[in-house]
Amino acid sequence: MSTPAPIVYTVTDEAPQLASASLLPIVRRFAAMAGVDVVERDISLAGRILAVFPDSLTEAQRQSDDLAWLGELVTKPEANVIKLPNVSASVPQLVAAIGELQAAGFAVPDYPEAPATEAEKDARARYDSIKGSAVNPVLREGNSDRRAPAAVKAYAKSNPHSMGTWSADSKTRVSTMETGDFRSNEKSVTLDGDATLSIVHKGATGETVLKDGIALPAGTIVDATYMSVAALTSFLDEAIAQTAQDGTLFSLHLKATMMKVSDPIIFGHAVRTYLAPVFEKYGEALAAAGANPNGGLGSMLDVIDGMDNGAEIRAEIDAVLGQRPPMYMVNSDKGISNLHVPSDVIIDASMPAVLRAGGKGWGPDGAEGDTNCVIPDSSYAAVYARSVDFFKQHGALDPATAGTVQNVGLMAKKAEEYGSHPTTFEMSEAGTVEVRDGDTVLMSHDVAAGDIWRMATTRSEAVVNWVELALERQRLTGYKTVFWLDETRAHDAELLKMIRPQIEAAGASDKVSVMAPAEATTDAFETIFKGENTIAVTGNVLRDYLTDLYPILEVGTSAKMLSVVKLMNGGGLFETGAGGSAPKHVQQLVEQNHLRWDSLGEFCALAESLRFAGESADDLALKVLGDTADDAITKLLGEGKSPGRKVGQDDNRDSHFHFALYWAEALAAQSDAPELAEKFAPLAKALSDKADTIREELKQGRGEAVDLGGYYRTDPAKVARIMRPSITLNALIDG
Ligand SMILES: NC(=O)C1=CN([C@@H]2O[C@H](COP(=O)(O)OP(=O)(O)OC[C@H]3O[C@@H](n4cnc5c(N)ncnc54)[C@H](OP(=O)(O)O)[C@@H]3O)[C@@H](O)[C@H]2O)C=CC1
Ligand SMILES: O=C(O)CCC(=O)C(=O)O
Ligand SMILES: [Mg+2]
Repeated sequence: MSTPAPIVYTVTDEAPQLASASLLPIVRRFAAMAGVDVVERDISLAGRILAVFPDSLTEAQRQSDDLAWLGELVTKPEANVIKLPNVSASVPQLVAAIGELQAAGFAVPDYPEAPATEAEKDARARYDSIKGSAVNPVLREGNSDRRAPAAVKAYAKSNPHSMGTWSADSKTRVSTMETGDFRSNEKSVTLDGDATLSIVHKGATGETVLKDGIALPAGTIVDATYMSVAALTSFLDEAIAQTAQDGTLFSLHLKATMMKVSDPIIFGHAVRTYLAPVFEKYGEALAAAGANPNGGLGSMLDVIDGMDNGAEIRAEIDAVLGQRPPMYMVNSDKGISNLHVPSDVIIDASMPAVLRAGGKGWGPDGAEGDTNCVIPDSSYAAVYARSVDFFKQHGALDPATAGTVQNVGLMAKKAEEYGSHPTTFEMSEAGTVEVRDGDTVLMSHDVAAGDIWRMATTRSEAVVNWVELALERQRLTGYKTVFWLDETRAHDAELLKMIRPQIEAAGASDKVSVMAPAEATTDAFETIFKGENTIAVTGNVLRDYLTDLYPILEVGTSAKMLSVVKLMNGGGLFETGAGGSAPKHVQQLVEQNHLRWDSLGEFCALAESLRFAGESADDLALKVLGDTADDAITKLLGEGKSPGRKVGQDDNRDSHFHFALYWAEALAAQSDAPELAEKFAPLAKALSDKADTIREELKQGRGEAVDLGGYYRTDPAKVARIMRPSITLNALIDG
């Protein structure tokens, strides 16, 4: 037995940050009693902004760069990190967080939309390192293993959540490009030796190096592709016309957070195309005033309202919207449309929501309607198209009888598209883009001005580890295991060349199969409709998409998922669920002092992290601490002590108390680690004896508005008062 490495618990944003204020003291107490430290590291959006601008802050205001610290830690075998969801900031979110910090007296610079001076360029570069999905890719030094814990699946089967009804004549459909997109233009090569690549644009005015010095090891798969802006706009035009013809809602589904360079540009083209007559008339004035469609209609309207002819432009926008098919709404009460904010509609969450709702979205009039789901790039759109087809034919999934789709996802070393933003470029002029290894041209594309070109890489060590993980999960479960790869796609063909010999050498050729995503989707639904289980072994993007899609259909939310990243250098990263940070939950807490966030993802991650600590340090007490946390989860679900959605019901805080109570009781009752049972018996008894008082104290002030002292940077003292209202419980936990 050795001293266990501390468990690192991340402080993030919004609902999970609030939940942590209540849960973390409990976790820290239980862990300390078993001899392991729990330390916090701040990776909130506000914390990350402060960390990169030490020169703008006073000594006392400066904050350590915890993300950089964590980025180092995850490459070491002792890493044991519990990672909660954080805000992957779109520009409007980033601007709001900056404003809040400035108002609180932190002199961080404004976000420069069009940086001109050296200082602005420097600030913009620092903000770009914070924008979008800037946390997960740094921490994910391993591949992904996500599944619904057995207790969660069992609970969902006996307490099935509501599902919308699908009808065979639903007009909901998926529209995607057939040509000119990333999928169609993709080229792919595998490096046969170590290489240092450069990306060069050759245009009428000569050569421009877009990026050089890209050092990659032998065996790396390198993909290059582009989205033709002409093809994109004509596709969008057709999709709008098709929506009008079908009489459905127009909805656009992108991933502007993870794909933080390409997808805001695509989003901007959708705004431009939807409002084409407005841009024809006022395009130059809008650009001069700094109204950027890539940031969404919402931020454009803010700029327009400050323009001299703002009212006239607004009237034109309203007139054009009146001639367009109705838009799918994020919030019809507040008039927030699909095109308002690029990060409001995120495909991994938004498409499952439509599918769960029987193919319905909300229109501007607040009524439900069928929708045309516009997913410009066709690389993965077929997954959703096949889902729609399947439900039209077979009706909605029944959570009471459905089997499960687990996922093993290729993620390490910023694999595939999700690592491509440093090598994604919007073309300023027509020409040829070449990927070169020295003087040798590996791949080239002819591009037009405005096209979005990108290069993505996949390291062979990540691939080998991913295949090992998939085969291990297959061995452990015996489930049907399918690699979702498309032989006819350039990247997948290279990947298949790499993995087939490994699968064969492992003697597993008859244990796994390969299907293109379209066929694999239908096959997975056929499997789970029969009540059977399957493992989807996917690349990075489908990892992200499927680990929301199936959980949302099977168990109602991805927040309850177990999400383990086995770090390649031996450590463990335990993500909580696959869900996000739920801004609506914060709003409800502020208005009604009810936090409906379910910390089940945190509970599951905690159990795994403790078991991992126990195994790494060969420490039985820690393993028992992890196993009993699982017992507490099972009991919590069985007793129906999860948070309710409405004020007056139990909320997040009540569920934490019950988790602590059941955990302490399970520890006191077990006999594998008698010294631990002895230590926890008094706590279990005290929590149980005082349960009524604690429950009453926890309910104080419910229904009343509360003040968190900020949104992105809350006041810890205020948050603690709100999230820990029971002095009796606090005394037991802190004592
Ligand atoms: N891993 C990460 O760090 C991720 C971060 N994000 C970030 O999260 C933010 C919000 O994204 P959004 O699209 O609203 O998606 P979310 O995943 O935060 O939430 C979608 C909905 O799922 C339900 N939900 C999610 N988690 C829980 C939970 N623990 N308990 C109960 N219900 C839950 C809520 O439904 P209801 O409102 O009906 O209760 C919620 O509104 C964005 O800033 C995004 O960038 C998103 C995905 C992953
Ligand atoms: O990092 C992000 O922005 C989102 C991550 C995500 O959606 C996922 O991993 O499922
Ligand atoms: Mg996701």
